[in-house]
Order: sequence, then structure tokens, then C-alpha cells
Amino acid sequence: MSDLQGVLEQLAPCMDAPALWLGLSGGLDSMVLLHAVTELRRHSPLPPLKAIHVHHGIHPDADRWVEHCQRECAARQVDLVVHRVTLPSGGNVEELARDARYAVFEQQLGAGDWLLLAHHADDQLETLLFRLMRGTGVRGLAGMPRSRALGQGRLLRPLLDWTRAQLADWARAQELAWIEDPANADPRYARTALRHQLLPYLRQHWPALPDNLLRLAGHAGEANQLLDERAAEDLQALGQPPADPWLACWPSLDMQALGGLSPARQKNLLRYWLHQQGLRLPDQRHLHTLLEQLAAADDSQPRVRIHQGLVHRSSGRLWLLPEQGVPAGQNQPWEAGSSVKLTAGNGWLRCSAGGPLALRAGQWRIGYRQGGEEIRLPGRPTQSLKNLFQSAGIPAWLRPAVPLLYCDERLVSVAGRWHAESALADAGETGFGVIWEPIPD
Ligand SMILES: Nc1ncnc2c1ncn2[C@@H]1O[C@H](COP(=O)(O)OP(=O)(O)OP(=O)(O)O)[C@@H](O)[C@H]1O
Repeated sequence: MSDLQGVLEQLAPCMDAPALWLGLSGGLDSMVLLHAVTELRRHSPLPPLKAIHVHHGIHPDADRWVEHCQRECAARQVDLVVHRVTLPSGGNVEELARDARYAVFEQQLGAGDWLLLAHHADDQLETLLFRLMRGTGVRGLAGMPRSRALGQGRLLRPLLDWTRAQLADWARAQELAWIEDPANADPRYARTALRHQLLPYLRQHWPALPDNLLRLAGHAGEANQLLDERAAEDLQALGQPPADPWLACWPSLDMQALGGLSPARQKNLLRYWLHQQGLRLPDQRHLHTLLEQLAAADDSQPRVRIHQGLVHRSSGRLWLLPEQGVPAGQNQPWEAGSSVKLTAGNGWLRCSAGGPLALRAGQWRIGYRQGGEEIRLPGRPTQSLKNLFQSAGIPAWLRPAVPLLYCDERLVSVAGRWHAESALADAGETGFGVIWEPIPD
């Protein structure tokens, strides 16, 4: 780790970032990273650097850690942002702290910013062993990625090629000060037991294990890349959005085309698709069940709940909907002709001047389907809203969210797409147009 040049090479992807954030716990690894980056900055132009420390409120000494980070940052003229979080009670403290920490990081990163974390080769090894012990797929076998998207920016782990011992040697040589988190020595924490008991034993009996495992992670990383490329091609072929502008707003897949793929390719594609939508991936078993349920040969329109979402089959497609389904809209008053954000995360109504609807005086409001509504479109007999939706192919799951425009309690337009004949602007009357953009919040 005398190799500052090596760290600089790792930083290459983020040289044009508006800002670099450094996740500073105050422990050995992140202190080494802070020191390396601030040393490099003296000779090489780097983006503006800020440090971020998350105070988890777990350990009685946590305030002292904040002071340590403040002191070390001040000595290097680095701005430090400290976030305090409160962890929910119950559950695995390590996991809760990590989730809270990454949520803070995500929220802090501005567009194009990079976050530097000080994970090293031993962390990678521990992660791999953990995953092997708990059971993992090929994706998990690749270990922690060197870089990945995070919020509006990306995270980078520039120290992954150095071992903990190398970082410690360098820290001592540079006379760095760091704090020791007692949790790192507490055998109740699974990671500590792995680090201090299992790994030394494995190293003693299988000295080549660390290198072999890291090599395996490299192979798995390449295999994943191939799987992703295959999935991207499949998605290109069968993930074309439906022509209907409302339906095109929801991620969906064509069921028939999906069924034409081999089971392994179906699962690979589903995994990739869900990951692209930012959802946590179901494991192999759940994925299999999901596909089985969705492919069942009936028209029951099954819905399968996954973590943070709902996969729903209808009208020959698989739709990815919010966890609670598409929200039923809520009534709201409306100034006719003005664009408005709809309540209940129901997207936007965008208005433009000069459209087909007459801008008449009256009490306007936006409402939603209760059942029994009727409308008479130009040149057509009166029909039920249900019938209109059915003939236009608007699936049942979307209907409760479609905004209905009322003037003096008369239904004048269905989301700006279909209008009552009586609501059309006559010659000489001011008209306006409406478009519903059902983009969920
Ligand atoms: N409290 C904290 N505040 C800011 N950054 C932190 C904090 N704790 C950890 N980090 C950053 O995250 C890096 C990894 O920390 P740690 O090894 O505790 O892993 P972790 O995030 O739990 O990792 P894993 O994803 O391997 O479980 C640290 O080197 C540091 O850069």
C-alpha cells in the first residue's frame, strides 16, 4: 500500500464527478482511504472531496468517533457531514445499521457524484464466504462490485486490491490515528466470528483459499456479465412497451414471448428486469414459483407479491406494479385548464390551450370511478364507463386510477382521452386539452 499511484488509477472513473464523497467510519480502512485521497489531491487534480460519517447511535462511544472524524478531517481541510440515524428496534443490528447507512449515502449523493468506500480484499473474502455459507446464486458469487449505481450517483471501492494487513502496515508507517469499533471484536456478531475464528483456520489449512475464492469471484463476475448481456437482448426483443400511452408507463413483459424462452432464460430475464427496476431480487426458488404461478393456464389474473413490488398478469402481459397495487385516485378540486399533480401518487394532468374541451364556468373537480358512470361520446349512444374501458383494452388494475373530469357533477372527460359530446368547445368558445401522465411517484 505504498502504492498511492495504484489508488489513483482506481479513482480514474470518478475524475469528472462534481463531488467525491468518502464514507468515513473513522476505523483503519476508511482512515487509510481518507489519507490516501488527501495525499493524492496535493499533486493530482481531483474533484472536490467531502467526507460523510453516519452516527448509528448504537455504541456509547459513538460521539467520540464523530469527534475523531471531525479532527482528522479538519487536519486535512476536508468538509465532514455527520448524519445521525435512529435504528428501528428488533432485527439484526448489523443489517439495520447498514441499510440505514446506505439510505443516508443514497440521499446525500447529488447527480453524478461518487461515493468512495474503503472495503478491501479481506472484506471481499468475508462477503464471499458469508454468501457461500448462506447459499447464493451466480450473482452473489461475484462478491461486492468495485463500482455500482447508488441513488443519483455511483459508489466505488478503490481499495479492493489491498488486504487488511497491507492497509494496516501503511497506516502505521504514516502514523495514522484510527478508532477500533469494539463490535469488530465481539464474537456475537457473525462477521467477527468469521473474521477471527473461521478465516484464520481456513487460511492455516488451505493457504490458497483466499486467492482461489477471489479468482472465483472474478469468473462469476464475467459469467454475470454474459447473463446480463443475454437478458438485455431478450428484454429488447420482448419488453417493447404496449402502444397505449397509459399502459406504456408501467414496466411490462409480453407473456407469450416470455413463454417461448427456456425456463433458465425466463428466470435470467425476470431477474434482470426486476433488478433494472431497482427491486430486490427474489431467490431462485421464489423466482421459480413466481414463474409457475404467472404461467398457470387460466385467466385468473394472478398477482404475486415480491419484495417492494407486485407482479401481475393480465391482458397477456406481466406488469410490475407498486407493492400495494396502482393507487385508487382521490377526489380533488380542480381549476379547469391548469396542469396539476394528482393526489395519491397518481401522476400528472397536463393541460394545454386550444384543445377540444370547452373552458366553461362551473364547479370543476377530478374524481374517480365509483361504478355506474355513463358518458355520451360524440356521435355515439350513451355508454357505461365500464364498457368504454373494456372496448379500449384498459385493464381492470388501471381503471380505479384513471382521473375523471367533472364540471357541475357532470362527467365531461375521461382523463382527457374521451370527452362527452356536450363538453366540446363550440366555434368561438375557448378550448383546452388534457393529457394524463400516469407516472407513479
Ligand atoms: N458509520 C459510517 N459512516 C460512514 N461510512 C462508513 C461507516 N461505516 C462504514 N462506512 C464505510 O463503509 C466501508 C465498509 O464498512 P464495513 O466494513 O463496516 O462494511 P459494510 O458497509 O457493513 O459492508 P458490507 O457491505 O461488506 O457488509 C468503510 O470502510 C467506510 O468507508
